[in-house]
Amino acid sequence: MPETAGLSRRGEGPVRARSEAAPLEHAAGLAAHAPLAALRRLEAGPRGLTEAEAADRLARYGENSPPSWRTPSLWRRLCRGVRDPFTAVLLCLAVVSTAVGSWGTAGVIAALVTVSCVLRACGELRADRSVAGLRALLAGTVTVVRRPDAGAARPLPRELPVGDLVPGDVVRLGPGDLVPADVLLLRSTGLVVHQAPLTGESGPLSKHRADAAAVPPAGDTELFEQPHLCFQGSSVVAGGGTAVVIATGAATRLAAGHGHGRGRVRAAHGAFDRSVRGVAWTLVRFMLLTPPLALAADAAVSGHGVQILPFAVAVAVSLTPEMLPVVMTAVLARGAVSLAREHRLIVRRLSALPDLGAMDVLCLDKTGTLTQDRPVVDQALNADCAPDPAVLRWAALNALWTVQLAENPVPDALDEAVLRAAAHGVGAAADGSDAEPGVEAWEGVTALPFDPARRLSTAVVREPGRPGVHTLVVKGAVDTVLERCALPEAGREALRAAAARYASDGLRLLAVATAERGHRAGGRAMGVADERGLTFVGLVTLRDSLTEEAPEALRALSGRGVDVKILTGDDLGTAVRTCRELGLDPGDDVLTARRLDALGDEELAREARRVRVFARCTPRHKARVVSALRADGRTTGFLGDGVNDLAALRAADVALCPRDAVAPARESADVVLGERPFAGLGHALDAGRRAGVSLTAYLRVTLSSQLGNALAMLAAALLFPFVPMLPAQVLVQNLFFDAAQLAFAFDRSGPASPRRPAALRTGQVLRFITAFGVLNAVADLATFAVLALTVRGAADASGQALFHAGWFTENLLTQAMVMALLRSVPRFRRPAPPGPVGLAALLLAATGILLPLTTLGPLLGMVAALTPLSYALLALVLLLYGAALAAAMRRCAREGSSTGEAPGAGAPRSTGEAAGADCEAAPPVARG
Ligand SMILES: Nc1ncnc2c1ncn2[C@@H]1O[C@H](COP(=O)(O)OP(=O)(O)OP(=O)(O)O)[C@@H](O)[C@H]1O
Repeated sequence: MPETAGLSRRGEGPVRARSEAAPLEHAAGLAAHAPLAALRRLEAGPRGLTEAEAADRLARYGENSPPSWRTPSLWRRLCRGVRDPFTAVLLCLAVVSTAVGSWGTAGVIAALVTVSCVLRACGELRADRSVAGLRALLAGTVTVVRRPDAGAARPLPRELPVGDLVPGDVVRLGPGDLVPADVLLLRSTGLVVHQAPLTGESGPLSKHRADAAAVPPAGDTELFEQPHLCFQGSSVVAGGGTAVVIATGAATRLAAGHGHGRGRVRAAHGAFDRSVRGVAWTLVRFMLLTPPLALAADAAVSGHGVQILPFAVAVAVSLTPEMLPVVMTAVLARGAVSLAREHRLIVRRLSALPDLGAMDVLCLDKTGTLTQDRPVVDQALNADCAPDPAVLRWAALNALWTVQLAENPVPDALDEAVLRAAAHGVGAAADGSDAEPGVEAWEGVTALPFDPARRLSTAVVREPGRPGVHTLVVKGAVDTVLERCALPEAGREALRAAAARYASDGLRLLAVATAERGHRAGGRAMGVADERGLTFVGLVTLRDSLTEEAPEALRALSGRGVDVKILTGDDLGTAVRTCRELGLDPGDDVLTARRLDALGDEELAREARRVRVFARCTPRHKARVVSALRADGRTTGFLGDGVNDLAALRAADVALCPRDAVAPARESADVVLGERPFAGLGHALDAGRRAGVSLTAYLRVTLSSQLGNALAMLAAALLFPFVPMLPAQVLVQNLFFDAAQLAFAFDRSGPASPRRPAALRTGQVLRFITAFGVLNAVADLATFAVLALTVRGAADASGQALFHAGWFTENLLTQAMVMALLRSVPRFRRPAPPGPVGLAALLLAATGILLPLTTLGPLLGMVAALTPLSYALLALVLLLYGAALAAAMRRCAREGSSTGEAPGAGAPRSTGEAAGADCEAAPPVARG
């Protein structure tokens, strides 16, 4: 295990952590300390470590790699496989078999479990390896303050790979940063963080330094609530801070297993995972009930006694889709590997692929996703809408000081555009970090940095020669700024209307307002409460071009059954205009934050179905819309790149972001698209749909066939004076069927990418497998009838051996037929090429016919000496079953095409919404 870096006990300096749990005590201990005391205990200082000290600590404590970068060992993966519900049930059945002395059954079960766990772990390992190379592209950096040597007077802030951080390092945090380690704040300005990956809570939290010793926290919850501590995995939503690192690598709270957020919860509960689990648990219940029910029914009807138990256990085992995790992992890993190799896309959660395939609505944020986020100032207009350079100067004054007073001074795109325009004239494109000289002469006092939840930023400045007067310069979204201005209602309305006109031209808007305040008694800093009674100064309008590929890509998405919605913090008019420029109909209604707030969850779900554009959204509103769509039964994706998208990314079924998104967005995403996100999106959608259809086909084939067999065997056990198959025969034929199922994992011929979303829904799958399972059971019972005629009810050993051989053959033949036919349901009118599944079905059929004829037959208690008439009758049963199967599938395909659903795949979940996997016949998706 790598050494872990934790905090020292009192006066000892940093020490090696002895275990992963130890750092908790240390971090918790430090929570009680004010910054200086904490720095002393860390043998660090506010000016940072020297490079030599840092190198020494890196050697002692190891790399600060976040847990999401570490790949679990093969051993850990194997153990994880055992936690699968089917594996657990199999192990229970192995225990029962051992208890009744059925060693063969127990041995076969143990072999099945081992093979399944090993194959699954290998599949995961393969997918991880292919993504590992790309992970370096996502590796973030952090701003660290270090000194070249102890004598250096000035510390040098510099960018460092996150992995090189050590305890005692002083780091600077700014908006859009991922907190790189567990840190204690030394200073902060308007710092707001998102701790969802640790606590699961989606609300932002305000953090600031502790001025005095804090109360020691009693437990984890209190630790996370400490205002002066930030934890690895959290993200900075607004403001900034300077902090000292108190724990790195495996010593952080995240690594210690306290992440309850998205990574874990979503990994287990993606839409596809949920459906598979739903099916799995229904089967598990059925399997667990099989042995006791068989015993009870047998006692009531036939009276075989306890010797029926090994048979019942074998039937329960045969019901288990042991290879489900293996096939799932292999299919998903193959999709992820090809996306990584061919398109350099990173699938961070494997089961997100079928979720992507099922996605029927994609929400996108506007800025940076649909537009380039390279705004250029168009005009600066005063309250009379006349051009006025003074407006731009005030805006630049705000931008300059909110950036300069930030702990990590990085301007956002709008601030950059304003500063550039002020320095070089409106609309100029040259690099202009220097604002106009008049602006520079003002002195910054304090600043409230931009916060997407408040949608404004404030700088408090002092004019040269007026030391007693503080001027608040507020800049932000038009409605938010106007609400804070002292204006008659009519004046406010007139300004809103003027702003709406500019916005409807597709311009982005910043409103600017000011207020003069006297010097505060006691030096109390100005805050949010002072942003009232402002004087409106004017508007700055900006242009931002569309991303080149966006219109074409969105058209393609619509054509492929994905409804597109735009969720933006920007103004209503700007959003509608952008929507039109993208070639999408914005509809006749736009929901704004104000209207969203007035709607209850159910009303919002209804409105979200109808409306395409959602404007003036804060991060919370975006997340609410995504949740409402999900609650309405839609499989919802969200593509966003900024800190204002984090909550929505977490709320979505599938979270997508471009590679240049802020680090927390990349950390929250299930799929990280390439530099050209829209090109990547098409490929990811293809891969997702293919994976969804392959897995649905696999489930259909396996489960219906196994259920049918189990029902028939149980019925026959009750009807006949002898068991229809010996336990060993049941297990051997199950082994062959499982081996044949593995072909689905290698089925590269796979389906062509369906033209409609392909969702898997528990109810649909269960109905499908029940219907086809019963059909299969009827065919099996017909086989029994033929075989009973053949042996003429002879219950002697030779008659039974004949019966067993006949049924063994027939059973594998019907299973092979199911494999070949049911696999191609989605492309029913265009039969799929045979591929590995067709080949496996052929081999299975050949095994069924030949095995009883070989020496293995008698060894397993079978004698293949059926009369030609019996063979002819069995062939007839088989033919009739094939015809019935084909007719049932034809009917399914017809129903699928009339409802837009593929057999066994998802039904549309809301009126007019198609969500089927049938690529031929689904109707178009209703547009909002
Ligand atoms: N640095 C800033 N200072 C002041 N106001 C800003 C700043 N950045 C954005 N705004 C204002 O706040 C509004 C909301 O910004 P936010 O960043 O939440 O969304 P957005 O970038 O406009 O759109 P999207 O949600 O599509 O990314 C903007 O339309 C703008 O008016």
